[in-house]
Amino acid sequence: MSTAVNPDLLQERNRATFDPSQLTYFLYDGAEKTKRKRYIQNLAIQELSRMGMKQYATLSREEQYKQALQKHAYYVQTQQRLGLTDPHEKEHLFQAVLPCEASPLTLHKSAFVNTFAMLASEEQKRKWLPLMKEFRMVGTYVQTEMGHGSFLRGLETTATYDPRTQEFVLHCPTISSIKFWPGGLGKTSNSCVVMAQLISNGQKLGMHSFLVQIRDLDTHQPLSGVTVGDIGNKFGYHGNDNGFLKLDNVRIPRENMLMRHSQILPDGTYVKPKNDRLMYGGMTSLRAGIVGVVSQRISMAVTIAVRYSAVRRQSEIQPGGGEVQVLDFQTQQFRLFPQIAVAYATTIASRSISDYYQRVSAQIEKGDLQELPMLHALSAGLKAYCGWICMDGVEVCRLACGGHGYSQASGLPKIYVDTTPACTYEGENFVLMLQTARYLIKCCRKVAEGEALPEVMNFLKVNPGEKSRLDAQLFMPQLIQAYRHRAGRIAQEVSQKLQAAISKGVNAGQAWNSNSVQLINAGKAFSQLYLVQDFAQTVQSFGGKLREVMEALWRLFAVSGILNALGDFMLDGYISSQQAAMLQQRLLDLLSELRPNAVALVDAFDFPDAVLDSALGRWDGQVYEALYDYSLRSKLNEKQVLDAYHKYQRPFMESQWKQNKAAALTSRL
Ligand SMILES: CCCCCCCCCCCCCCCCCCCCCC(=O)SCCNC(=O)CCNC(=O)[C@H](O)C(C)(C)COP(=O)(O)OP(=O)(O)OC[C@H]1O[C@@H](n2cnc3c(N)ncnc32)[C@H](O)[C@@H]1OP(=O)(O)O
Ligand SMILES: Cc1cc2nc3c(=O)[nH]c(=O)nc-3n(C[C@H](O)[C@H](O)[C@H](O)COP(=O)(O)OP(=O)(O)OC[C@H]3O[C@@H](n4cnc5c(N)ncnc54)[C@H](O)[C@@H]3O)c2cc1C
Repeated sequence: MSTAVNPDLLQERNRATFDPSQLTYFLYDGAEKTKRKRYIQNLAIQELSRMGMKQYATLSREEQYKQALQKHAYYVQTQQRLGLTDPHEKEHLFQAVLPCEASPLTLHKSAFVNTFAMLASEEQKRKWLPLMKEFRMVGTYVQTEMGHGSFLRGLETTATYDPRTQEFVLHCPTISSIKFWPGGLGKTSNSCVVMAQLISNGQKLGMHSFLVQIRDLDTHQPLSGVTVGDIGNKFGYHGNDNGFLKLDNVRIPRENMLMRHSQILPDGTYVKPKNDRLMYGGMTSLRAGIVGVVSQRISMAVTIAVRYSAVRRQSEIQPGGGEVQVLDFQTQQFRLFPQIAVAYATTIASRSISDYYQRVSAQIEKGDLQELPMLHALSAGLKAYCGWICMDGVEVCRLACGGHGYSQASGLPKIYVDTTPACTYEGENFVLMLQTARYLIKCCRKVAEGEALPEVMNFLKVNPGEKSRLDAQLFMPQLIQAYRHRAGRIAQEVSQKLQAAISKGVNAGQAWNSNSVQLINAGKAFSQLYLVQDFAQTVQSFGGKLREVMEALWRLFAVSGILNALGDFMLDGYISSQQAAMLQQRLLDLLSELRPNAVALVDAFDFPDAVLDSALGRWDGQVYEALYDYSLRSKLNEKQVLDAYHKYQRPFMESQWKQNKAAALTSRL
């Protein structure tokens, strides 16, 4: 394959008006840390290549599972070998080892060990954490059942305390109570944190967590009373053995209930937690983490699509003027440039929700639960909103690559199937957005009662009849104010509708359901406002040319967000038709303004080729060579004439000839 860089890509890089390495340093916290990221990733890529790892897209499901295990073991061992302690460095390594490739061991640390550490007492941690950290116990987080995932109070698996033996009896009483979906559960885990309904002294005490061993630690055979296995093929996530688990009166010692927040004493007496929802802490941390996961996915997808669009030449703009780069079509820019903006906006939001999560966790550690509701509302809303826009964005990128986007060689199908479950797992997005809306409605009531709100919720103090002062300059404060006004108006309006229905005697549940479409809209508007504000704040920290480019990108994010939900902004006359028409024109201007920097903006993400794993998104732009090479490696090309030709195709062809001969004979008669 040629080693030269495609001349169109080269030219794109030369015409950029800013230095992309400055943006790279922002993303990876400086030049030194970027250097270190590159060192870690290149080392892993080279070593894995020497170990003979195969391209994910060419493997069967069983092979993907095996390779994922092999790679995950390499990931942990390399972490230890390099002495990595910085979570970002671990992430860089993970990205290079398992780029968008589900691993059966992912949940061991992120859900099993983390949830255990969050919910176990100090004594329990002393006993079990070392076993978990040295992978003697390999585990996952087992909550969802066949019949219930969203509505946790509906879980049917029971943990009944038996004071005579000081044990819990874990039992799945019905088919719908069989645990279903947990990652790594089917074949890999020997232990798990199980969520079950606690019963003691005949009293139902709600969902609690239990450490349950399911397989023998040496033979790996399931223990007595345990039926466990893989749930079968899925839309994607093939390298992960998402599993089922049926517990049939399995007994575990009393000390296996995770007792940090609530306890069962030996005689069966229940000690309540300070707040029931502390039990949900593991989910909150993953939701915050998922914002980072999906932002990475869209960043990868848009890197592939933009680079490919710079290399791909097809059709003319001027008749006879020669074929142009497809990136020069306004429609291509209209599809892709907002995705670059989404990539940066969600990356920035992922950092701030992660920081906020760390801050509130530290407060919770000290017993201060004041910010827990806000953390829940924000992490749920951002997980859902960023999940949606990143999933949609990845598909836009795939479609923008035409036919080749449909090939696994593009890397885009792999990214898509790895992004879309983020809208379902860790809380179905609509269900989570309704949780955010619940918090908004509570805050609206506080406004009505003249109570103080957290600073970030002050947008709920809406000024009815306010008109936007937006003009063609697209000043930051006016754009932000548009989002504040829209989020506040929608939340206040739906809050009033709820109040009105309730005062007419409609019960609260019915009133909620009848307004839930608008409640979702309120949650989305709030989450979008958060992204717009957060992105704006970051952009203001840049200087020089970089600031100019990032401000244009931010404006594109803000303007396309308004145009995509124009009804929301115009319904109460806040934005006029003239302003809407102005925004439509300014969006097109912004596309032209960003055009020279499109490739530099995606290059700044600094993804190595092996991470993108894409014939279309290669740094050197040699896409046709890579596509051809990929096709030559198709398993169907291993033999010139396949057995299936002799077995099915040829007999079928011959049967058709015979039929035609017979038909010709009868027509002659
Ligand atoms: C970066 C950060 C730090 C890093 C840390 C390190 C992490 C590493 C990160 C790395 C990333 C790697 C990613 C790998 C990929 C992932 C792989 C896939 C994993 C997939 C795993 C799964 O898929 S695992 C199953 C998830 N399954 C759900 O997600 C069920 C949804 N369903 C519910 O979650 C409840 O069912 C639902 C609806 C709330 C109602 O719950 P419910 O009925 O009890 O509650 P109600 O609605 O009645 O509400 C009653 C009051 O509870 C309040 N509240 C509710 N939740 C709360 C909460 N969490 N915190 C506080 N407060 C809460 C609420 O706000 C109300 O408050 P109030 O009364 O004051 O208004
Ligand atoms: C890839 C993958 C990995 C997973 N990993 C794990 C894991 O490791 N551990 C684990 O325990 N689970 C896991 N899950 C399960 C996952 O957490 C649940 O599937 C998820 O929480 C959604 O729940 P559900 O399947 O019950 O959806 P449902 O609630 O049945 O959703 C169906 C529809 O009903 C709607 N709906 C439900 N309730 C409401 C409501 N109150 N208001 C409005 N609409 C509603 C939803 O919006 C959705 O449109 C995983 C799932 C996937 C796909």
